[in-house]
Amino acid sequence: MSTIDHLTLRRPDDWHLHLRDGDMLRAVLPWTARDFARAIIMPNLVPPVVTGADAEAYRARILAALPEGADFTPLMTLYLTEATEAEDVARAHASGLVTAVKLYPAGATTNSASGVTDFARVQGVLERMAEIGLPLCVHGEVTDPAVDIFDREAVFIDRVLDPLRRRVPGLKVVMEHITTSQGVDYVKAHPEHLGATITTHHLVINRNHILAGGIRPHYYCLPVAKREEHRLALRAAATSGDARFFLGTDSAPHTDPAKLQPCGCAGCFTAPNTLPILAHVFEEEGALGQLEGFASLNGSTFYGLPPNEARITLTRGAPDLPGQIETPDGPVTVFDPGFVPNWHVSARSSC
Ligand SMILES: NC(=O)N[C@@H](CC(=O)O)C(=O)O
Ligand SMILES: [Zn+2]
Ligand SMILES: [Zn+2]
Repeated sequence: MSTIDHLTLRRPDDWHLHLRDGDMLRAVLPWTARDFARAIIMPNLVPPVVTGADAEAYRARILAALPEGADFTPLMTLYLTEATEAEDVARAHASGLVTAVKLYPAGATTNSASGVTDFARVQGVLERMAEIGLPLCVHGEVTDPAVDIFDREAVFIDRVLDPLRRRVPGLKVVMEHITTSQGVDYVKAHPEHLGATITTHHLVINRNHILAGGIRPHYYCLPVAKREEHRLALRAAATSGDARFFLGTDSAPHTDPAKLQPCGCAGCFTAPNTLPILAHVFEEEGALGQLEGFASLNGSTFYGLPPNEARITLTRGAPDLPGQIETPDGPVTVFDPGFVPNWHVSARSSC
């Protein structure tokens, strides 16, 4: 069988990214900006990015932190709270400032305390979003402490997501960072106005990676990685060519001191090595030909944006990437896939 050694794709986009703020923003942004043309920027800062004015100020801070000559567009989101005003959301959308609104069930994940508890209170905003065609990105886990953490995504689909989509039928929804076969199946069964992002790390790890043979905080993220059968379902979906599945890295940097402690933060930092890992995974699945769709085309189609004209080339051979990056607050460990990727990014062209 002949193998190929070079792969040129349209420049990818990241449809779910945490850039943080301040020193951390300055440390992590260059890693995304070198490989990705655009990214959906998560609004879970402290305090969160709630209003159009907040998003405008955050976008300015991101643009100011970009390295000289970078070609990167942040696509801003608003953090949905029970006090969010439909009018403010509509204005932010009409001006082109905001690409999506983010729903965090209150307490579901990192910095989600201001999220939604009573979904009836956001009905008006969701109806307005459906009218104007503004997508809702959803962190899909229930927060009911009685529900096992490994079941929280599947239960969310039945208890919250499906009823919500029925109450607001025209609303475009992105199920963010799906981790289960139930998530995959729900997308496949509901072709209308529904897509899902899949992270790099959930294509690589299952729950054994976190817990077997010692506890490994760098593999702890939310939603938590599930059984192997779910990882395989995610790999099948990502490499299937089905355009409703697209890349959202959920690259979520935390310093090592914040992760390696008795109550460590959730999140994997995958921005630097996502593309080498994805090429490796897609090749393992015999699906290198689907990588461009997953990483560079399907997301922009879902969001109704044009694909990127610039190209990126991957070449066979291990990448030369750091295991950690330094920030003034401490080092941030780059996600270790447990293998040396067979591919590295060898060229980045502007057209
Ligand atoms: N994925 C994570 O484990 N963490 C994210 C939050 C999120 O995306 O849920 C973070 O902000 O750190
Ligand atoms: Zn999330
Ligand atoms: Zn996230």
